[in-house]
Amino acid sequence: MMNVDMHANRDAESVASNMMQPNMSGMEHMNEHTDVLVNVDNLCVTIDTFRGPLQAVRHNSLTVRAGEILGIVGESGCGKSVTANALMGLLPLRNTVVTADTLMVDGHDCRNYTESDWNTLRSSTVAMVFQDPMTALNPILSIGTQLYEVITRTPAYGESYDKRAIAIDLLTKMGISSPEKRLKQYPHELSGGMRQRVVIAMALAGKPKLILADEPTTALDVTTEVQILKLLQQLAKEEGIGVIFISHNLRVVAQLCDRVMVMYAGQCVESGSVEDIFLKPSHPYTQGLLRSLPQGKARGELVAIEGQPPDVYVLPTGCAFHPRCPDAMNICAKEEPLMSGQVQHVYRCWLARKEASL
Ligand SMILES: Nc1ncnc2c1ncn2[C@@H]1O[C@H](COP(=O)(O)OP(=O)(O)OP(=O)(O)O)[C@@H](O)[C@H]1O
Repeated sequence: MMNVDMHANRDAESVASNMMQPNMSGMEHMNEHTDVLVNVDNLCVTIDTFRGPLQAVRHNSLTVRAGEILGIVGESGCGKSVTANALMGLLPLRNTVVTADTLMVDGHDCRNYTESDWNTLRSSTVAMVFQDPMTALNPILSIGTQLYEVITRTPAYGESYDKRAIAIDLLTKMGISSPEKRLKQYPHELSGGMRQRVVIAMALAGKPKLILADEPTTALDVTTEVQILKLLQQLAKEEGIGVIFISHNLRVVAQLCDRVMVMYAGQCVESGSVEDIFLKPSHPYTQGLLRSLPQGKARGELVAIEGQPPDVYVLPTGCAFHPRCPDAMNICAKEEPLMSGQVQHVYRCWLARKEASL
């Protein structure tokens, strides 16, 4: 794992050597597994709330390939979870409208999917790991019973299989000691880190192609967090599983992810490889996020982004970030910018056009 020492792009050169290590390994495994698992274009999610319609996600596009870890970052309420949940069919259909020009998951066109279609897709393709492992585990069933349940309903194991051997193998793979003993234990008998490993083992028991990990290490101590992150990285690299990793923690994202999507007020404002985002951030919001991180050795001044994220019900005109943007120009308050940049590194900012015309 690398030591992340990041400030905005001005310090890019000095941190480059620290940043490159994991990203290069990521690129290697991306070449081995190049199947696109998720392909989403122009995703919009509107939630009908008591205050009226809320545009939780606005015109987002993303792809996730097999073996790739995509990080989604941004301040609280910017739409990270709603974006990911829309790809898994986890949003309540009764008060949510999801539209997209493309919504492909594992080769299936999921636009107009019913609850039952989503259930089928989730059970065969997708697994979820959330912040609190207790929400995924049944407190009154032993670990073994819960693992066997997933194994039994996974068709990929075929007709005859030894569910106990598979469960022990999964727990061992997750670095859980004495797996035979763990099978008989209940969730409350395990530590938080151990429970999260069991949740990941259960996720893997369903042989998923894609894992959605929403703040999976937030509740864990730093040492356990590092172990769980290594585990996720290993699963992506060795098993070719695609991972969508949602986090507030930019350091963790820098260490773990191959590509990063930065969200603000329901929109992707910048997306690129982890090197692009951390070494060459182009959107003033991404630059602000990086400047607000404590520096390692240099211990420079921390600069918080001024102001608060906007009220999602009353978004500012033009670029939603313009009231907080140190580089805002007249046009930023008037018109919403489109995405600019190279295919692999894009950002939504009027500065791009200004730079292009210089
Ligand atoms: N079921 C819901 N009903 C009403 N509003 C919702 C619902 N789910 C999400 N929202 C709203 O949609 C917006 C995006 O929420 P989302 O959970 O995706 O944010 P987030 O970036 O994941 O935040 P956090 O980092 O705090 O988890 C927020 O304004 C949130 O309040």
